[in-house]
Amino acid sequence: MSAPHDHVSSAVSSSLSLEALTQLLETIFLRHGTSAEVARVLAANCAGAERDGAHSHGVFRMPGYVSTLNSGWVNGQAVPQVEDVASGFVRVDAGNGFAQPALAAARSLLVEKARSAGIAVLAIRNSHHFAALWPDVEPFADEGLVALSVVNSMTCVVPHGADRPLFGTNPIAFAAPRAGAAPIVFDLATSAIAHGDVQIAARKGERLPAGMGVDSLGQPTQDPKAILEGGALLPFGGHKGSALSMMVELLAAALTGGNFSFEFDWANHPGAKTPWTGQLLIVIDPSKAAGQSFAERSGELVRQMHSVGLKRLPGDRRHWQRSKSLAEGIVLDAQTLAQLRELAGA
Ligand SMILES: NC(=O)C1=CN([C@@H]2O[C@H](COP(=O)(O)OP(=O)(O)OC[C@H]3O[C@@H](n4cnc5c(N)ncnc54)[C@H](OP(=O)(O)O)[C@@H]3O)[C@@H](O)[C@H]2O)C=CC1
Ligand SMILES: O=C(O)C1=NCCCC1
Repeated sequence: MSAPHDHVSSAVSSSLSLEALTQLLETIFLRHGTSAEVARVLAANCAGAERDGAHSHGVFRMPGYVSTLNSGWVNGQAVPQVEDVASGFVRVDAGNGFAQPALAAARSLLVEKARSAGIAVLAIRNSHHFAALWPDVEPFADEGLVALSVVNSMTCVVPHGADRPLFGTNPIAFAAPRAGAAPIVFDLATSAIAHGDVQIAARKGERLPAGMGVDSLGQPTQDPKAILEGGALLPFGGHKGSALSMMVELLAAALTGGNFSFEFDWANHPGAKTPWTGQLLIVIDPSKAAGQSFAERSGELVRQMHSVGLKRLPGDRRHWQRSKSLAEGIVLDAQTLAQLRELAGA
């Protein structure tokens, strides 16, 4: 396979190297008022999502980042305040900035605490998370640590048994090291479908599978526009997903000092799209556990899963797409690339 390259491969799509896409996104963030550090962290995050085929949280989100920054809703220049509060607890006030720079600022202290105490918690508040969650946990597993993260979002999910939306789409991401292979990583919204995927389906004029959401009258619908315009999403798995979503609200908001999904109001900031909430990370050093190496044990679990017929592990699709993107470049359609260049002022 040839090396990544930047060229227009056809009239309708272009192929960019990861570096070129990251640079383009960084230019956009800087042009719309973020600090250099915020631009660096968010561009790497968003380009990484696109590289891995996580389209609902890749470059699709750039117009939303820009309109949010332009609305004054979020502080693109925020400097996170890291507080060392206990042997296993770090708090960060993100200062109404994005959550990823807050995590980056606290990361080394969090790892140091997890390695000395065996477990450490990072509680980020006053923050905006507009991205996929796996980039926040996967790097810990690359370093041999187990990581779990939750973040709440904006009200658009009806709790199981209720009549109206209250919860966010509230994702949970988990990463664990595995001997001789990529870490085990999953990242899932606790709603039946991510809000971003509903927006993408609406844009493409596609119907959704049954059971994802309701219209403004609370009736089941497969029309994404009916969900977006006055309707709502449902939790995945009925009462079980609903309970997990409730847990995310408690851990990401009540435990961090952040807003619940229903507690903020961006109505006075036209163009604002990002939820102003909280995020919790739990990092565990598995070398402190008893018995055989954790990474060997996780490898054994996956071997056994394959032995009973499993073909696809969570993360396999992302890794397949990552390899392809790194070898062949990240493919963007002409309209998307033109839009990004316009946002960059290029
Ligand atoms: N910032 C925020 O507030 C929010 C962000 N999000 C983000 O939206 C993204 C999409 O979420 P969601 O739509 O729930 O994700 P998906 O349902 O697409 O995937 C969830 C997980 O299941 C895995 N998976 C999917 N299909 C299979 C399969 N057939 N067999 C085995 N594993 C499978 C995926 O792995 P793989 O990736 O390899 O396909 C992934 O780890 C997430 O990154 C999430 O963090 C969602 C809500 C709010
Ligand atoms: O796709 C989603 O659901 C969300 N993504 C970013 C933040 C708001 C919810």
